[in-house]
Amino acid sequence: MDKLSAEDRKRFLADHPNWTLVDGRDAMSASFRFENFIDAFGFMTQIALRAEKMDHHPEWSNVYNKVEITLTTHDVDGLSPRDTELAAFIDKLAP
Ligand SMILES: C[C@H](O)[C@H](O)[C@H]1CNC2=NC(N)=NC(=O)C2=N1
Repeated sequence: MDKLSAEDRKRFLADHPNWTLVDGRDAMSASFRFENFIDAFGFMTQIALRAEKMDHHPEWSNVYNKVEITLTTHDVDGLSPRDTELAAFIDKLAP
């Protein structure tokens, strides 16, 4: 697994405005807001199943209707193509 190339990360971020780079580490994060907790948790459940299949897991938190997600790849200590793959999947589920 390689780190994401400078070109690929630039393109991904331009095409996926939900995601922004995190200060101080090579990671990206996004915040999603739902009508209620059940919708937020359903979103998380779909992501959890996909993450487990990919063996690639998000850092995340949930407070009622809000879900905050940070993606990075521990194995490369930074962003990799797995992060953009999972982020693109997450965006398709997003409200
Ligand atoms: C042992 C296991 O395969 C690894 O720790 C996997 C699990 N999930 C992971 N998730 C993320 N985000 N990065 C990893 O490098 C990673 N590695």
